Amino acid sequence: MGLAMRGLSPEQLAQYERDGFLVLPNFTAQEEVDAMRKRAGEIVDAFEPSTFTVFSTKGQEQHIDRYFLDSAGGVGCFFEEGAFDAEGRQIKPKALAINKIGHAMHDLDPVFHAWCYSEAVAALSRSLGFRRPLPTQSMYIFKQPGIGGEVVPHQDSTFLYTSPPSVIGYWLALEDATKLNGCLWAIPGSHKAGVQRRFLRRPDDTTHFDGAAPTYSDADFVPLEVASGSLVLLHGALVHRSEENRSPRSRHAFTLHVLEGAPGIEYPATNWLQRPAPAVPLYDEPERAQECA
Ligand SMILES: O=C(O)CCC(=O)C(=O)O
Ligand SMILES: [Fe+2]
Repeated sequence: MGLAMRGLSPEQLAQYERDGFLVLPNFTAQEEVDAMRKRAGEIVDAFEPSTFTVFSTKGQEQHIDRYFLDSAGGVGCFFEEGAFDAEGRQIKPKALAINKIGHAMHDLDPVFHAWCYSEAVAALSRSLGFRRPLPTQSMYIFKQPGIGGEVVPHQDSTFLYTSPPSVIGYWLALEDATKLNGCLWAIPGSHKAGVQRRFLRRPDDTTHFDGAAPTYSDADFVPLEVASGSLVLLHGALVHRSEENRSPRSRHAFTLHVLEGAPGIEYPATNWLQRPAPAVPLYDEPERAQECA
């Protein structure tokens, strides 16, 4: 039985608790990685860009982006800003122009569902202490060659808040991620400072941040260079980012965000992501909830 099936060792858990992230090499076999990449290619092929959204975490604009909001319960494709020239003409072929696919492949797509609901992911969730883990959001991130956009420093709990906070990101490298092609960077231990701001959805479906972006020092970030098939666990309060990809090599990754769904954990109506139907838990351990109470 592989490392992933057994869950985390006490040393790995201690490292995760200290740093707020953990790299698990060889979490997923290359055949499964290939199947996910192939499937993403098919989704993009089938995508008819009549309505589209350029995804950027930079903008603070207050507008209703229906395509984005609806992607909470669907499979939507979002363009890279750099795929268009100043006049708005698409200058990259579709397969090299998509920033990401989101946000419900874990529910709707058989290939991504199989990975998200695998025994390996469930075992990992158990050792992280989840009692009723809810796969809530999934994204396929392309980091396209030459134009792959920057992801500015953020905490995932800003976007997927629960009270108390519980989100953990399961970030799977589908290609080798290096400093050259825009790997993740994180500030070790930053998760201990708590959640700094929230991204809120108002009753009229406009969205905004409830505070300014904190400033972080570049020198505090460490690169998380990982090989294809590696999983990176990201604590919801960990400050992380990724740089533009100016290299000729893409950096595909699939990321699943899991929330605690045990009694007493509230998912606010003010989160941008409102699912059309409740998330299906990976497992449900009410008896463990009582033990802990
Ligand atoms: O893949 C990236 O560049 C950023 C991903 C990220 O922020 C996440 O999965 O939470
Ligand atoms: Fe993130």
